[in-house]
Amino acid sequence: MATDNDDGTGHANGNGLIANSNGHTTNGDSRAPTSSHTGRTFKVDSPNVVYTDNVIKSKYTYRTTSVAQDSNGGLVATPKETVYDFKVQRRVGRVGMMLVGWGGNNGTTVTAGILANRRNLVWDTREGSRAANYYGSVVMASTIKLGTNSTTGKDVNVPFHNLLPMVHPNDLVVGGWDLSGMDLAAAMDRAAVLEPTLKNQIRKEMAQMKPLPSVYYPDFIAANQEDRADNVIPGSKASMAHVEQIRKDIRDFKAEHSLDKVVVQWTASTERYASIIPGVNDTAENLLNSIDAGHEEIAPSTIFAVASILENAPFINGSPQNTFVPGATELATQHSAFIGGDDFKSGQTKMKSALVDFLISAGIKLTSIASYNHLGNNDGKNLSSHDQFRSKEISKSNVVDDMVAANTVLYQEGEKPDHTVVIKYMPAVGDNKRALDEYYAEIFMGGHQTISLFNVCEDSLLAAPLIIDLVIVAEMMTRIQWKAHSASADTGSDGKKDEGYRGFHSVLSILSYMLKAPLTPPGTPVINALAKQRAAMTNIFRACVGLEPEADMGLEHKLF
Ligand SMILES: NC(=O)c1ccc[n+]([C@@H]2O[C@H](COP(=O)([O-])OP(=O)(O)OC[C@H]3O[C@@H](n4cnc5c(N)ncnc54)[C@H](O)[C@@H]3O)[C@@H](O)[C@H]2O)c1
Ligand SMILES: O=P([O-])([O-])O[C@@H]1[C@@H](O)[C@H](O)[C@@H](O)[C@H](O)[C@@H]1O
Repeated sequence: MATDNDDGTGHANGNGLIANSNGHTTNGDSRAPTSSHTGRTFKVDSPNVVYTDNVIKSKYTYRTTSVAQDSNGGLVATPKETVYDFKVQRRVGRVGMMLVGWGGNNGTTVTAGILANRRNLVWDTREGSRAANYYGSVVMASTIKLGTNSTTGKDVNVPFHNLLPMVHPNDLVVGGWDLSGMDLAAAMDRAAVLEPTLKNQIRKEMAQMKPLPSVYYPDFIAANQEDRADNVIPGSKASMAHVEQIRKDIRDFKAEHSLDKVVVQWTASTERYASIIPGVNDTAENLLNSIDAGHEEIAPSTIFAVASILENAPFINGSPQNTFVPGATELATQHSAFIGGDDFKSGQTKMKSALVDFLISAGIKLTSIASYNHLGNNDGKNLSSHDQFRSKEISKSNVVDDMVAANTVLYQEGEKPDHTVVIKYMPAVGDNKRALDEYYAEIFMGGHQTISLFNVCEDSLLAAPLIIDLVIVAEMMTRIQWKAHSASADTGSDGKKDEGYRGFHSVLSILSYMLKAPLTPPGTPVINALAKQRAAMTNIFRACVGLEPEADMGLEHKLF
């Protein structure tokens, strides 16, 4: 059990837990949340929204346009309305975040960042003092337009985090696994991401965090990672033992700290793609049988996904490999468990998904994208191996497909810009990735436009806030249910015995904004345009409190 340090702050116990400032593990119904939510909050005044102590219930009319072809080949657009009932459980509870790859650059950085924010730390740097923040987190550091001021007509914006009752990252209990048994203070030093003046303030807590042993199948990551693997679960691959061990780890973590739920994220090394083989990993049953048989094409990340699904812990894949083989997706659906992925969208690709959207929707014909980057961290070292690079090349290359396909004026069927992705490992630059991009486009009357970008960023300081956003949104989704509106719907009840509500589809495509290669329910479209991804996330949350999507029409400023 976590106990107070001599400096009066909480610290991690042997399982790598972070205690809050009063020495207890994080908030729950028996203790007030340790973190206050910043900025303005709001309440919706509408006959379609009911707040009770336990739930927020809303009736929402979803308006779309159905398009069909008439007998002359013309298109006919018909407005459609579907009415839904949403129910949000207001109690956040005690939330754990378990990271696979916890001892890596991202894992140590996000853990240190949560500690520093919880203690409101300030530290000296060459450029002056710096204070803990959650910059780069769309949930914690961005706002949404709530509406317009009833008297001035000006936009009123509120923190994204206040849109619904979301967990505060300061209250997360963090733990996880790593092939490397190094404690998190030493691993933080190995990562070489954070300033010594910050590291020294959290070193004691970090030193008491030790990753749990993990699943190691050497064939799936670069051979150059072998020297890290000194913290491995024993036993052969041929059994469910590894799945059962990870399931036990999740249960133990949850029970030891009285958690209401745990979200598991893969921020471990990029794996090679697994072959999709009928009879092996194409169905849930075949996948479980193949794991039991120790089939060589079962990846450690899929072992973690299966274990999380069976423990009903949302599992998010922050790396590009195809963890979610069809059998894993089917298993998640069978168990109504949440999964999401793939590959954190931290810098070069995030920029690309915004820039490509801007260029193509501006009618500029992008004809070539060259994306190069080099970096010197362990991720770069692992990616210097071809099979692991190939996984990353795929996730970084598909990000433009939906935007190109949507513009049939510029592009013929199947026509795409040239697109190349290059990643090189240059140890000297460490985590400070250098990304060089060139966008080449055709413009009016045979002209050309060339956009060159040089983007230096610290990879892990961009990825860590995404890990936080993913856990906050995934946890939020465990407390949102929906059903088709029925006139007899009892919107006044306290939400304890409502019939007919169910969760969103197991594949959380709402997470797309944070991910390069968004996983979507089988057969549904993949949206990569960054603005659309953000709008989908914010507007779904708005609907949960009965608010219309933000249309930016501004008619109140045009029609008067
Ligand atoms: N900006 C970013 O940093 C960024 C962006 C997108 C995706 N990613 C992906 O996130 C992952 C982590 O990035 P990083 O910079 O922290 O890399 P890292 O190499 O520093 O950390 C990965 C950690 O995973 C551990 N590991 C490897 N296989 C494991 C297993 N089977 N079980 C448990 N631990 C295992 C390693 O020991 C290492 O400590 C990589 O796959 C990377 O491609 C990172
Ligand atoms: O998110 P992003 O900046 O496009 O992509 C990044 C790559 O450019 C980088 O080489 C890799 O190490 C990171 O894991 C990340 O995937």
